[in-house]
Amino acid sequence: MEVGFLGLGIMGKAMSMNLLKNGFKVTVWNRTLSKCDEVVAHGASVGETPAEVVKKCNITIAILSDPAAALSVVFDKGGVLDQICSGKGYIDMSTVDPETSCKISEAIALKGGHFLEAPVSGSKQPAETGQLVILAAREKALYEEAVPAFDVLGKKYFFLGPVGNGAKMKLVVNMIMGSVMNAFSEGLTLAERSGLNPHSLLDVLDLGGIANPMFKGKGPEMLKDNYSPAFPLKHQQKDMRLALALGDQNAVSMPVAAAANEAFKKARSMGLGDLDFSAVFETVKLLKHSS
Ligand SMILES: NC(=O)C1=CN([C@@H]2O[C@H](COP(=O)(O)OP(=O)(O)OC[C@H]3O[C@@H](n4cnc5c(N)ncnc54)[C@H](OP(=O)(O)O)[C@@H]3O)[C@@H](O)[C@H]2O)C=CC1
Ligand SMILES: O=CCCC(=O)O
Repeated sequence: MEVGFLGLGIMGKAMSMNLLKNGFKVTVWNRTLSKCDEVVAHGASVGETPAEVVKKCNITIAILSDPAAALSVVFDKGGVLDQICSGKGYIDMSTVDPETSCKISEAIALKGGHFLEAPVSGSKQPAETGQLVILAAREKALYEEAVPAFDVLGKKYFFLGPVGNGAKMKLVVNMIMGSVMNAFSEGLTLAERSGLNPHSLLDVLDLGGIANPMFKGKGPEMLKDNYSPAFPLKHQQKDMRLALALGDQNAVSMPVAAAANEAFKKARSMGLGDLDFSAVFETVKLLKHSS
């Protein structure tokens, strides 16, 4: 099976490498061309524009930073819309708001093409090992056609119905994750400042009802001030912002998420946006130093 792949950031590079390793023919495009080098060394071809990739492949997958990037790759000159047509499918796995997904879906339908939104849960390592959770919505036929690729990329995939439902599910999940990361950062700081060993806190948490892979994986690294990016903080803040907008639209009061969003904004203002989202821990530690 031949697939196109647009966007070779942390996720896109890992996912396209995984497809190559599993026998797929892959044609890639990335705004910054040099980021294609490693996947090309593993057998990928390169398209000069998103349109060129779509022209060559019946299914094209994209995973791009945010709504502006997702729209630009579809609507700009040389974009997906220039070549999408009947018989061709476009699968956007970026985390965006439902409105962005709807705009892309409508434009592709007007050209006779097929669209699936399919954001993913799971980060760099699950992307490398094909353990993502895929949250798809819109066209069931394209979802079924994409199953061989989803089998490689994910450990589980869901079809959630009408366009927008994939984006909504992803934003709800990441809103919870961002809020939990802030509570975790406060807990680690409180443990340390009140005279406990924060490593002991990690051991205790891991044995109880709120044990989870995020505490287990990120906790020891946070205690070493290691924020090597798996999920960049700027993207987590984007997801909090988009989830809060979804809350506005549905009149859902979310004071915990709003406070978490402020902490991620603060972290961005401290220049931490390109680090892992666990670097929000630094905003709590900053308060410690200023007291
Ligand atoms: N990292 C993670 O753990 C996860 C991320 N996600 C989501 O997946 C998406 C990608 O994340 P990730 O790979 O981490 O992000 P990165 O920041 O590593 O990569 C972003 C990608 O988007 C491209 N891009 C940015 N702006 C534009 C633009 N205007 N036009 C064209 N391309 C553009 C970048 O190109 P260039 O190289 O030229 O900058 C790059 O390929 C985001 O929506 C994120 O929220 C979802 C699950 C997990
Ligand atoms: O959107 C990013 C999700 C990161 C994760 O699930 O660990």
